[in-house]
Amino acid sequence: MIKPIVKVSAGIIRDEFGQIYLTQRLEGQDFAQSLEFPGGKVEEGETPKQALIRELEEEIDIQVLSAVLFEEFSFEYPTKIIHFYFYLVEQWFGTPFGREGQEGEWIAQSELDAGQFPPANKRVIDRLLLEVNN
Ligand SMILES: Nc1nc2c([nH]c(=O)n2[C@@H]2O[C@H](COP(=O)(O)OP(=O)(O)OP(=O)(O)O)[C@@H](O)[C@H]2O)c(=O)[nH]1
Ligand SMILES: [Mg+2]
Repeated sequence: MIKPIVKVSAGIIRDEFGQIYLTQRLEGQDFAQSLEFPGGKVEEGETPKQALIRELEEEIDIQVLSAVLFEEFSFEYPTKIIHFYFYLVEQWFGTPFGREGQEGEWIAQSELDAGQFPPANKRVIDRLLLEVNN
């Protein structure tokens, strides 16, 4: 079987207290109820950064003012391969909230737990934990 390759951009939104804004995936989505970094699929004709800016506006109502690529990698799921672009976002305008009905919460970077996220996120969570525990 040839698996489709999907590009996904997501934001690690971190405030001045070292807390990160996470949302909970909705019922009906894959990995429902697990935590995620807000974001979504890169559309035709968009750059990954444009997709990030659009998704964060649509999903959590913020305007990204700066985004720095933190990790880019491919992860193979049973039915698809996702090529991820995770951006660190430390400057934005507005107050994030789950605009599509998702729960959202601020969590200290040191309290992140890879077990609460889809498996692809482990690499990013491990790096974020290493950053604060050293
Ligand atoms: N946003 C986001 N997606 C993730 C993360 N980790 C991870 O495996 N994914 C996967 O990336 C894929 C795309 O994300 P998505 O469902 O948010 O896409 P989207 O916002 O465009 O939604 P839509 O397809 O309902 O329009 C999903 O299969 C999701 O499970 C993450 O941290 N954030
Ligand atoms: Mg999404």
